[in-house]
Amino acid sequence: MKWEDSDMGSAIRPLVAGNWKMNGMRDSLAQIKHVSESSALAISNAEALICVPATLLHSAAVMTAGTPLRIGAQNCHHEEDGAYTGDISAGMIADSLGSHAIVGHSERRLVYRECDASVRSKAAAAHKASLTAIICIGETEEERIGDRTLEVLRCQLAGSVPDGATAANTVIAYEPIWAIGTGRTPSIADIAAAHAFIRAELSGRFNGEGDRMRLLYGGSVKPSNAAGILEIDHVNGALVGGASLMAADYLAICAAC
Ligand SMILES: O=C[C@H](O)COP(=O)(O)O
Repeated sequence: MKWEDSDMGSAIRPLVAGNWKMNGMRDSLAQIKHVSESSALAISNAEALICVPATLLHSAAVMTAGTPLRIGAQNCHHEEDGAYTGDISAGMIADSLGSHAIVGHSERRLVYRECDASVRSKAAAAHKASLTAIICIGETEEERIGDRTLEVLRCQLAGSVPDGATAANTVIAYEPIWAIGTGRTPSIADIAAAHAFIRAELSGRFNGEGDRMRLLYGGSVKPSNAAGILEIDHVNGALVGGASLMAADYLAICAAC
């Protein structure tokens, strides 16, 4: 089955979102071009997205216009404009032809002390600018060991997802923090339990929209484990860090959908 972009139907079209983090110079645009023109992408059932550094956003979006690859940003400010040195607004991302903005990534939560309220206002700003917000949640290793994973996820969902969230404008990415960049992943059963819990929370709050919201798994996804993760119930794609930096690996993960 091949999905059209607009087809959310009964099945949820998977999304493979690459997050380049603070990696990529102008010469990396050649890699974006290669991915966007790949026949592997053309026949994949996944919607493909790469969230590049802000410096590459417009060039990458122009270069990939009309291809199956979408280009997104990794953060946005909650205000539309103002005296916020170094920040970019959701409107600026849309103006640069970006389609998505990641908000609340654990690196922003931990390094820049972003709280749920801040993430929620960033997601609302993304929605206002007609972007899709990819809202990240996930527990630390300490919280997991303390059997607090579901409690943490419940709090982050309640605090970070704005009331205007719909299946079209919001994606939730579950990323256990201890699995990011470590090569370690939760068991299939643990991913399944977390995603089933997230789905139930979203369905309880947003009804049908929550039933259809995409839930991505993130944390050490690579070609060798992608197929097993992507077939878990309520896993509707992946948020991929390190492996998205290599075109062949990213395309292999898309092909696993
Ligand atoms: O945004 C992506 C995640 O932080 C996962 O990164 P990773 O695939 O390098 O573990």
